[in-house]
Amino acid sequence: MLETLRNFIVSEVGVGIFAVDREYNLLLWNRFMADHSGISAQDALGRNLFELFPDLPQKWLSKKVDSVFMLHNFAFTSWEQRPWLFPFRHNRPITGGIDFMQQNCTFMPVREADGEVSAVAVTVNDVTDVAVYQSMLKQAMAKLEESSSRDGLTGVYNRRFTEARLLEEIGRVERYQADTFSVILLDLDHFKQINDTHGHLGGDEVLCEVVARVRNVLRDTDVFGRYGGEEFLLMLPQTGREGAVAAAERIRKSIASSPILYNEVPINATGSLGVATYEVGAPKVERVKAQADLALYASKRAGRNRVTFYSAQMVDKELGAG
Ligand SMILES: Nc1nc2c(ncn2[C@@H]2O[C@H](COP(=O)(O)OP(=O)(O)OP(=O)(O)O)[C@@H](O)[C@H]2O)c(=O)[nH]1
Repeated sequence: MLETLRNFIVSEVGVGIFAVDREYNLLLWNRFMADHSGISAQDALGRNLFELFPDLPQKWLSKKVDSVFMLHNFAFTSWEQRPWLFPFRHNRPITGGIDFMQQNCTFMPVREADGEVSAVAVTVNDVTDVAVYQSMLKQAMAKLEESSSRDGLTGVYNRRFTEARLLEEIGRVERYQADTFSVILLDLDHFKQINDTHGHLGGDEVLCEVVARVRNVLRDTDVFGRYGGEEFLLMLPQTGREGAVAAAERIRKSIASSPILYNEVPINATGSLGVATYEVGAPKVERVKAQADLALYASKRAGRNRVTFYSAQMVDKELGAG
């Protein structure tokens, strides 16, 4: 009765179970293993495991099994270290790129009455669901992280992320004492008037279209963030004065190039820009942003829709005027 019960459990349990002797000849091969491998117990028993499955990772597997024979201890393997031992197909419809059944394995010493280990029994647990959920969770976390660094309306980076990138770049330049970078501040002109004339939704449409146009003229490595309502900050790595002014001119022109249509009504938008280049060893980290701010202010005062590069004289002039 006990023997029947034992055979029944080994056969019906939803887990793979097999056992090998010291020569890796199969002593046990349950129905789960037969169903998933396509090799019946009749064909498997007595055969050498590595001859039957030449693709098994022999070196790795024999190290595990040998240690169980030698130390009389249990051993475990997790799908996170090695996704599977046997390349069994699984039957889940959605797995996000997981092709084979993910497996956790337990290696158990089979002891004789005299305490000697005569065989090693291995269970193969299907943990594909766990692996699928974990991969879905990872993807969701990555998305969440990405969205928390983006501005909801325009999709460019938000202020927090832009500032963090700015500090990171300052750290990089200071560490290597090498190349520099530039900052462009862009502020749309008379935006209040655009809102007043075309409504808040019209203003939003202008912001989104401006972002699309600016994106078109940027390099992939440039960081583009929304700094405030209608103010944007661009950080251009490895770019000195000349390159940054040229980029700012391209941005200015792309905004003013043609009216933006909102409900088929043309809206003329322009932007003022201030540019500053970071100097290695600048006493204060926020200085480059403050310099770009002064240059932007100069652009506004000079009539808007223009680009100004920071100069030291501005400190007295613009602050005095403000
Ligand atoms: N539609 C829209 N308007 C916004 C948003 N954020 C800020 N604003 C508006 O932008 C306007 C900015 O106005 P001001 O700071 O006076 O500047 P301005 O009218 O652009 O004038 P200048 O900068 O001097 O050319 C305000 O009316 C804000 O309400 C937004 O997300 N959507």
